[in-house]
Amino acid sequence: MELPVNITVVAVAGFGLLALYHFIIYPVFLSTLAQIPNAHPTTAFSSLWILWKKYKQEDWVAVHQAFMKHGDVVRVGPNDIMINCMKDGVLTVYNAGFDKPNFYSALENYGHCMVSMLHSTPHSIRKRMVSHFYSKSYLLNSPILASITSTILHTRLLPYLKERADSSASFDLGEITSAAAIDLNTSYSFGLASATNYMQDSTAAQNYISLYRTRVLWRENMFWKMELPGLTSFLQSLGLPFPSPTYSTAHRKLEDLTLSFCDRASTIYTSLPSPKPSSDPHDTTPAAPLSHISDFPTIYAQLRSSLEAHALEHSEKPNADTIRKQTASELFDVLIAGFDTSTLILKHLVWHLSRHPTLESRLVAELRSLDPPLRISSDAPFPSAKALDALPFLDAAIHETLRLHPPAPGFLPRVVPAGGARIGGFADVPAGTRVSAQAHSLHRNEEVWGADVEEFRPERWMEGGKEGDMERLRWFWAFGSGGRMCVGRGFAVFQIKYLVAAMYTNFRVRMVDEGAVPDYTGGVLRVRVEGVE
Ligand code: HEM
Repeated sequence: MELPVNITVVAVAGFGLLALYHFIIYPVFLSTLAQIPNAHPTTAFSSLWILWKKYKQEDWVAVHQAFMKHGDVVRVGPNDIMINCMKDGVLTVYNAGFDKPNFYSALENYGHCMVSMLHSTPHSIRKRMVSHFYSKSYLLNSPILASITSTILHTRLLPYLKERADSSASFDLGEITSAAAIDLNTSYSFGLASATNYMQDSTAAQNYISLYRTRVLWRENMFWKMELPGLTSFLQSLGLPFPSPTYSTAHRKLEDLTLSFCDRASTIYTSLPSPKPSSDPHDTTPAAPLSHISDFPTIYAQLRSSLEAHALEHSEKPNADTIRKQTASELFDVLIAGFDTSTLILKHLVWHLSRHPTLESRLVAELRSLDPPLRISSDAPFPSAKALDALPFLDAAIHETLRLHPPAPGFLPRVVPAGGARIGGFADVPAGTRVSAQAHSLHRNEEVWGADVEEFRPERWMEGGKEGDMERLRWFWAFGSGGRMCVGRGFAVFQIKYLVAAMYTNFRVRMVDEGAVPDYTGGVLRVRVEGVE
């Protein structure tokens, strides 16, 4: 009769010892990761420290402090390391194309989109479908995008700013620049006639902003889905409304909205004769029945035709519903990815310029020297994207803002592939380890950026000749690097340059509250504009 008790005791003790070995002894003493310094005394056996920092969105600052204390590689969890070096670091992990972890599955919508694809092969097939149309050379030469930009600036943004200047009324800079950015983004994707007009339709804009903010809420939604997907699925399988049901509703409404833009673009696309326009960036002829080239849905058309061709190449008859959803899936992500990011940069740039009048004057002088300058009158000739892009101080000021305030400052995790890897001087980092760099720290390396890394000093981007340029661009990580680098980076910079040129060529921009600081969560930043001759 004693025997079963003894067996139970032995079994419990056995499991206890196994758990002790698995959760403490192995990760703390035996794993090859044990040689890597711990960011916090608990990180060798627990992820609670980093999860808490992430939950509070303080992770990039905490990890940066750990780099300062322990060097370029730190362990932030039993199976999680962070790196802050190029050789054996960013170049190995990102440029060699390590796959993404489950973390990114939280960004799926109707299905997989580029950003949520974990493996590199399907990802690169999808990315090749659109990357040419977001390349800098294409954007700078596209008559379609030039026409869209000129229309949105001359008929929406500049009249709005003029009205505010005339009435001396203040406004939220983030709200206006977000509306302008989303109008530009959707017009390039779906064509001007099928896109948003959030600059002039504030009800629709508010609706989108509120859906977007609900969807991206970090502590309520995204933290759980990205960092604890297993727990989240388990709680959902128990029927618990977790994360909050408002997330699912907002997400579904955003999906419906994207599909409605796609369907509008589809009407135009299908009515066009073949071959469709837009592949030649110099062709300004609107194809019948387009009344204007700006109505051509560049990204939609490219995605749809590539997805159809891809299905045919694989001897499948393209399924209309699948193609519709796959196209919408990418465009959903493009909308989300490009929404807050450009606005955040514009808000920080305006804030820095308000604190540095000499830099502001230098920027204004440069913008006015543009031939022709971006004047408020729609009769005035519109400056070319090439000419605007060539302005050195504008470019430097935007890059300096992206350096100091990268919209994605923290983790962009990848997974060490089978066979392990050598990372940051540590050999045999085991397969399956999560590894990540962070822009916040790469942008604060004093050997690259100088001792004044925390200063807003655009001039640093104009120093050191070609060699300086190359070194800075290697360490500049606001858009990530390698095959998964931001596909919209050229578009984002294009957009920001035109918005800054429109504002600062024609107006003096002033903060209403000099003490206000832009934040990362869409907080209000009120400004006033005064017209200048
Ligand atoms: C200042 C503005 C922007 C910043 C700082 C930014 C930053 C980033 C970063 C860091 C990534 C890489 C994510 C990773 O490796 O995990 C990324 C990916 C991406 N971004 Fe951006 N982004 C910006 C604007 C845009 C815009 C305007 C668009 C669309 C037009 C866009 C579309 C995308 C897409 C589709 C991806 C996924 C690319 C892939 O998986 O290959 N982004 N972005």
